[in-house]
Amino acid sequence: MLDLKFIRENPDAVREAIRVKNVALDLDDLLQRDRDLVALKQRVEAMQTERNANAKLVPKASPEDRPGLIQKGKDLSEDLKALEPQLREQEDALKQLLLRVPNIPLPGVPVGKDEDDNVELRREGELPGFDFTPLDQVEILEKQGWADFERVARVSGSRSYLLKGDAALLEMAVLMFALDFLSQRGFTPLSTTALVRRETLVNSGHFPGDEESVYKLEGDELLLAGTAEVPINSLYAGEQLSADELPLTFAGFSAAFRREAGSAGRDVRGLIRVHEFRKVEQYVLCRADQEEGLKWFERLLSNAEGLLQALELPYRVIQNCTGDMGAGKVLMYDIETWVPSEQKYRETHSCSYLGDWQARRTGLRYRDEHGKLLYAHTLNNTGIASPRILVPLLENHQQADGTVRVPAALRPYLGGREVLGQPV
Ligand SMILES: Nc1ncnc2c1ncn2[C@@H]1O[C@H](COS(=O)(=O)NC(=O)[C@@H](N)CO)[C@@H](O)[C@H]1O
Repeated sequence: MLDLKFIRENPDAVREAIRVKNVALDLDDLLQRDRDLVALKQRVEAMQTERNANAKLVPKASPEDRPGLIQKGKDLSEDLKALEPQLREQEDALKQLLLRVPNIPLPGVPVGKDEDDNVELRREGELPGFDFTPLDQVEILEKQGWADFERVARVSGSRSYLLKGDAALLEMAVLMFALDFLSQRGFTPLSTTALVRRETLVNSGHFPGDEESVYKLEGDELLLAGTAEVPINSLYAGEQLSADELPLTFAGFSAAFRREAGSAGRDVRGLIRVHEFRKVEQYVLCRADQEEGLKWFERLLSNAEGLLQALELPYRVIQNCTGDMGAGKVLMYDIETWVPSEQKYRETHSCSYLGDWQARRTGLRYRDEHGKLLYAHTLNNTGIASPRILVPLLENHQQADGTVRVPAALRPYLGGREVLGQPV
């Protein structure tokens, strides 16, 4: 959400953001509703002033003037009361539109329509060469008896997964490693919810707009968040923090649920795109200072790169174009990790800087050193999302005998073992 004053004073910048982010929003309609609401508020204030001035005359009025003044006061109060529903309706309508106004991308963000217009920034890590025919993620899992897609589909439907034996331990190991890695870098580990109230999804910016991606629980006021970013972002909603409490940095573990409504036919096999998964999320709430925000953006990115390097996985960093960065971001990079069976890099991390756009809609404010109340800046990035990360992990580290080599960083989480599985 942008400051209404900013929108009024910079309509062209906002119109350009709407255009390059392909947001369905009529800014002229929003500005007209704003003007109408200002006029209505001025009318209400004038009537209140008149009613208050009139009320002051009553006690001093002569007996013959008093009834007329009292009646006038009653008429004014009734007229004011009659305007209240219209005032509320116009305020709500404008608020709903303001929630849809996109953030302004930073200068230099590539303008584009969708992910095809994203820009590769750099590649890290050598692609694996195999002196045997490598298996894909599902083949590896089934060969080792590490999954049971058929049975879990009977229990939980499509896009579900069940890991068995060492693969189950591998998922817990990689998530625990991520929590350790980030808490060693000063991020407070959290184990948090996925069950959230609707307003937390408005606060984070997922609503309005992403409704079809989110599971709603029939008859309950709760929904299932697709990322721990949602509950974490609302933990301090409405509070006034002090500057010396910032930055808040969290590494939040949670289950994550996504309907994947728009993904029909994509990644239907295996672990890449499932309805329920687990993620360790990086989240930062810092001062309203772009230099500091950009520093945190780099930190969140390098944390994720550090995790991938420790897992000995080749990856590339891409910059999202305006059409693929979502409404709230000013800057966004994805990290895509190499998947040998697809001979492609696949997205495993998404790093975003949102300025004060998310904090404004969440009511995240802090008092700066001069006592001024400011909306904070927020950022987030994936730490590790499983089971998707297991796809590159299993495929890149598979061995000719069907076993999987354990990267040194994970061995402490797997009883020191260097290899998982049995030669087959
Ligand atoms: N349906 C899914 N199945 C498995 N993993 C998923 C799914 N959707 C997203 N992920 C994983 O979660 C990561 C983050 O998802 S994201 O929507 O891109 N970004 C966020 O959720 C941000 N909060 C940063 O984590 C993705 O990069 C991917 O690794």
